Amino acid sequence: MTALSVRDLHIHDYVHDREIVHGISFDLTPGRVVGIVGESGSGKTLTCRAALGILPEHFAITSGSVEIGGRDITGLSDADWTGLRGSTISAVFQDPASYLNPSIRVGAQIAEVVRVKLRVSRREARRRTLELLAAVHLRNPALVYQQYTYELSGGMLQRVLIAAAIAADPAVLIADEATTALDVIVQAEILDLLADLRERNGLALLVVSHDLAVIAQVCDEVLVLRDGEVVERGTTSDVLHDPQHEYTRLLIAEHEQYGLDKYLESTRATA
Ligand SMILES: Nc1ncnc2c1ncn2[C@@H]1O[C@H](COP(=O)(O)OP(=O)(O)OP(=O)(O)O)[C@@H](O)[C@H]1O
Repeated sequence: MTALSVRDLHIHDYVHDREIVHGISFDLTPGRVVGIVGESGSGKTLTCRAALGILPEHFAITSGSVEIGGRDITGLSDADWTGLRGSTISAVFQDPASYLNPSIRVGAQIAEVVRVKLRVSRREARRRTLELLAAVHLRNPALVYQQYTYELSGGMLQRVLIAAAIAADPAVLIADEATTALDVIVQAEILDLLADLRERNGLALLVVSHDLAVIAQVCDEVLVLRDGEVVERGTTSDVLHDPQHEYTRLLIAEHEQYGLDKYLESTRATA
């Protein structure tokens, strides 16, 4: 069963009257991780937003299709989307602090999501929230539950956001530059966490990054996007070891100095 199917997706910007995404296709299946890599402005975030039904104003899907769990998103009402988001498809973005309320303890914020989405009592929501905080490898869930955003590091905040995103047990999780703001060690820990959730919960994951090292670390398959077009796609191992397109070679060359070699070795070992 395909959890998310994107077919020949075209996205138009009506402000500047230009097409930004020119026909992207990919499928996400349970337990698989697909990556989209490409430089800033290539259309990665708009593709994610289209799949989540949150394109900015004046942007629209002009052709192609998006299906979530076999259901075409064309014509979904706001109420349909409210039902789907969080429960079937969920997302984490960069800058977790901006998605949390600084004046409410983080545990209470997740518990509210749990209570509304799972229709459980406050007591049960609190219990489940503590479980979620443990599931995202926060060492002291009871303490974190009571804390405010300013008391937590960037990596901890991103874990809190991931806990909220998986609270209603979605089939699909989109991680759009979710580790970009974090230092390399914390980034690796968050990527491990995502890989772990995919294993344990059979999540279908879409990982979006401008950073090939991130893609190399977690993705089974990768799409290389340039100016709204997929220039290359394949298994991560094939694309990284035997890039066919000049642009992919350029991306790899740019990353070599940042230690991509280490990840290339690990994908070679598991290939
Ligand atoms: N809300 C918006 N309003 C106006 N233009 C936008 C908006 N969002 C995206 N764009 C434009 O659409 C194009 C693609 O943007 P998108 O955010 O999808 O790229 P990206 O590959 O995710 O890059 P980045 O990593 O910088 O976010 C860019 O030219 C961008 O300027």
